[in-house]
Amino acid sequence: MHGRPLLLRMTPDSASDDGDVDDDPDDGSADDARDEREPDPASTRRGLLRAAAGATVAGAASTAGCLGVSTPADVAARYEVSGNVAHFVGPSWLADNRGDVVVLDARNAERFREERIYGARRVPFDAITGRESSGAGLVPDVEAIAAAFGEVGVSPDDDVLVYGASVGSRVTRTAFALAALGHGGSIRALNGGLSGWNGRLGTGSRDRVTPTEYDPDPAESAWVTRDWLADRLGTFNGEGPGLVDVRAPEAYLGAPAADALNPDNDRHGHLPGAIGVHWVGNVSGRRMTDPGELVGLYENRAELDRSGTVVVYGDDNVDPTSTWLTLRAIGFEDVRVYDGGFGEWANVEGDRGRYPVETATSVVIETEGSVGGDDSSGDFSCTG
Ligand SMILES: O=S(=O)([O-])[S-]
Repeated sequence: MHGRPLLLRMTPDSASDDGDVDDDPDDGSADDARDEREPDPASTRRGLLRAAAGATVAGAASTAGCLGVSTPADVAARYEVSGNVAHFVGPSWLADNRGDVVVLDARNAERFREERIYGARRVPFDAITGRESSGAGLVPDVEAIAAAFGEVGVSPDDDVLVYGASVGSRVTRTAFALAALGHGGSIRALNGGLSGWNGRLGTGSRDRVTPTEYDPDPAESAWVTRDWLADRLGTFNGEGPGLVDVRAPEAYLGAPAADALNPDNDRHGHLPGAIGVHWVGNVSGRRMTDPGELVGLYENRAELDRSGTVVVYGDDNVDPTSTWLTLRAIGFEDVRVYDGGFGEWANVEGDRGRYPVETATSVVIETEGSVGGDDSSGDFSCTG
C-alpha cells in the first residue's frame, strides 16, 4: 500500500517536452494541442507542486547528456537485473541484424524524408493511435492499425525494430500497436534513436514496398477499457491491479491553472487509487534509463508488483506506452494500457458517478529523465 508521505522532486529535465513529433504539425490534432502548451519553467512547476501538495521539493540537475549508446545486455549485466530488457537494443545489434528485420521509423513524415535509416519504412502515426468505441469504452482500432502496417509491407511474423529521435512515446506507441495486433515476430526499439546509428542512411520519399494483408490476432490482454477500470475502483494499488498515471504531476494533481492540464478535459485530477509516475523517467539522454534505476523506481518506490497486473494510463494512448514497454522490459509480466485514457474518463457522457475523478489523495513518485527537448529546428536535442 502507499501510505508513504508525499515527496516530490522535480528537475529541469523532467519539465521538458514530451518528446512527441506530430505527423502533420498543423493538422489541428490532439498532438498539436499538446504541443501548443509550452513546457513549464521548472520554477513554475515547483511552485505549483508545492502549493498543490505541500510537498518537499528539491531540484537537482541531471548529469545525463548526449551519451553514447550501450546495449541493454551490457546494462543488464552491470546491474544484474533479471527480466527481459531485450526490447531495447543498440545500433550494433541493428548493424548485425539489418538484413533480418523490418525497420520502422516512428518520426514524422518530414524528418523521415530528410534522413532515415536506409530501407526504413514509416507508418502514419494517426493510424496506429486509432481507437474505436466498444460497449465498455474506447479500444484500439485493430483493423485500422493492421491496415496501416500492411500498407508498408509488414507481415505478422516479421521481426521488427522501431526507432525514433529518441526512445520516446512515438517509438513505444508503434511497438504497442504491433503488440495489440498480436504480432508474432519480435518487436525491438533502438536505444539512442537515429542519432546513435552510423550506418547507411536514406532520404526522400519512401521506398517502394509491396503491401501485405496484415491479418491481426488481437491481443486484448494488452489493454483495458473504461468499464474494466470502473468495475475495479477501490482496489487499485491494493488488493487489485496496480494503476499508474504517467502524466506530469500537475495533471495528476489537477493543479489549478497548471499548463499541463488538458483544456479539453471537463474534469481534472486522476483515477481514484492511481499513483503518479511521470513517464519521462523512463528515458535518459535518448536511451532507456538504466534498468537498475527503473527497478528501483517502479518496484521499490512505487511498490508495484511485477507478478501482478499493472495498468498504465495517460491523457491519451501515446505516453503510457512508454511505461508499458519499460515495465515489460524490466520483467513485469502483465502490463496493460488504458487506451481511452484520462481524456475519455474525464469527459464521459452520462452518469459520471461511476467514473469519479480524485484530487484529494495523491501519491506522486519523483522521476528524473530527459527524453530530449524540442529545439527550434523541430528535432530533438539532448537536454540533460
Ligand atoms: O520521440 S520518439 O523517440 O518516440 S520519435
